[in-house]
Formats: sequence, structure tokens, C-alpha cells
Amino acid sequence: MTQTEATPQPGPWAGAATPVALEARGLVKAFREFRATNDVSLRVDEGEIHAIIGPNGAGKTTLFNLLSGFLAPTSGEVLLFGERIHGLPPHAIVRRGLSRSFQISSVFSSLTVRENVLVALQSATALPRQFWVPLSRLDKLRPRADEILAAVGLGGAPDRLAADLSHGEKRQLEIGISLSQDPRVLLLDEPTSGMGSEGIARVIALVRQVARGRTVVLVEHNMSVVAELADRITVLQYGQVLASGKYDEVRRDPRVIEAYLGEEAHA
Ligand SMILES: Nc1ncnc2c1ncn2[C@@H]1O[C@H](COP(=O)(O)OP(=O)(O)OP(=O)(O)O)[C@@H](O)[C@H]1O
Repeated sequence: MTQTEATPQPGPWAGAATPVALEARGLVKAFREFRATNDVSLRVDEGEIHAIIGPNGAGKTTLFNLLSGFLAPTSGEVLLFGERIHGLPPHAIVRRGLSRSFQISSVFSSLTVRENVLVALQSATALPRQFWVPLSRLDKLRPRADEILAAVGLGGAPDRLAADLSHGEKRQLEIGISLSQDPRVLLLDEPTSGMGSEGIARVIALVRQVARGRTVVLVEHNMSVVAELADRITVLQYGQVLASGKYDEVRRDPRVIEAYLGEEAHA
């Protein structure tokens, strides 16, 4: 059966008061004998900020790749607002409203800050064969690009070369690039990685701002960032969900304390 056939069965969370934005059901991703995710189920409600945490190698990146179409699951399902999206290519998933920023930079260094957003806006609206158009023809998208740059705190730097941005500014630009798709669901892969406390505070404020009116899922190692931002968290370990719920509930879960949070949870 193809994924377009038959309406997905209601999940165990059907009837919940808040609509479910993103749902994973029994996701398995096997690399030969090894299961990087092993029966992962996850529910992200519309409008929530949901953090995925777990030790190195727990399967967080693999899960993000499955949710965003960069990997096809060995088995299991991914639903975006109730529609199956697993098996679709990433660009088709973007068009359905889920966009992702990467841990590794997706910024074009040789373009200016504004040009980076213009290219992203163009690719969000054009047919694939129209992707490579002269930058001069993107002028009509400029007001929207400048709005996005203002939203991510780069309104004062549209003409700077992306190569000259600081690490933190590049992360801001990446979030801006993801916003150019105007996603209903935004996946952020370690948005604070490699940042000092000032950069982290800026990203926390930025994530809060971009989360208004949309759903955000982030992979994050920094537990104080998770505590500040996340409505709910899912803890992965060895490719499986160890716990899921509100931050305060999960941090008190003895299995989580033992597996991951350690002494921090006793603080
Ligand atoms: N393409 C692949 N082929 C084989 N094994 C893989 C592949 N991708 C990931 N793995 C393995 O799957 C497991 C989960 O990896 P993954 O990168 O998803 O973990 P993670 O939680 O994101 O880790 P980190 O916090 O270090 O980024 C790891 O043991 C990894 O080595």
C-alpha cells in the first residue's frame, strides 16, 4: 500500500484537547543489524516547544532525519497534522509545512546575509527547475527577506558577507533560512551548539519568538536551555524513548536520573 492510500488510523493520542502537529509511530531505522531508532513513538502538540534529549549516540539525529525525510524509516510512520509524510523527499515535506535547521551550517558563505534568505525564499516558491535565477530578479522578495532578518536579529547586517558572521550570527541566519519556508513545524538541531552564554541567551529569546504561532522541536544538549524553553521533552536512550513529558516530571523520573541527567537532576 502506498502512503497516499487509506487514511491513517487515529493514534493513541486521538481526542486530545490540543491538535497533534507531529507524530512518530513505532519508528525503526536499522543500519544493517543495528537499530539507531528502535520503536520510537512521539507526539508533539501544535504550538508546543518540544525538546529531544539523550546521551551521545541515543538516536536524536537519526530521529530528526526520519521526521524531516532525510532518512526513510525501516518501519513505522511519521504524521504531520495527521497526514503520512514518511517516505516523502525532504522538499515535499518542507512544502507540507515542516522545515529544519541543521547542526552543520547550510549558509552560503560567499553570499550576503540578505542574499542567503532571498535564495531560500526563492526556492520555497519556485518550481525546482527555476531554482537558479539571477539574484537581481529576486527583488520582489526583498521586503519579506528583510522582515525575516529583523525577526532573527540580523536586520542591521543585510549586506554583510555570510562568511564574516560570527558563529552565533550564522546560527541566527540558519534559523532565518528555515523561517523563509514559513513552516508550521520547525525542527532545530542543537541551536546553541558552540555558543557562549551571551549567544545562548540570544538564541533562547529567538526560539521563543519564532515559536509564536508555530510548533518547534529541538535537539539540545544544554539542559538549562531545555529547562528554559521546552514545554515537554522526550528522552532517548539506545534508540528508544526512555521517558516523555513535562520537564519537571521527566527530570524526576528515576530512569532518566540514572541514565542521563545524573547529579544535575538532584540539584
Ligand atoms: N548511517 C549510519 N550507519 C550506521 N550507523 C549509524 C548511521 N547513522 C547513525 N548511526 C549510529 O546510530 C546511533 C545513533 O546515532 P545518532 O547520530 O542518531 O545519535 P545522536 O543521539 O544524534 O548522537 P549525538 O548526540 O552524538 O549527535 C549511533 O550509534 C550511530 O553510530
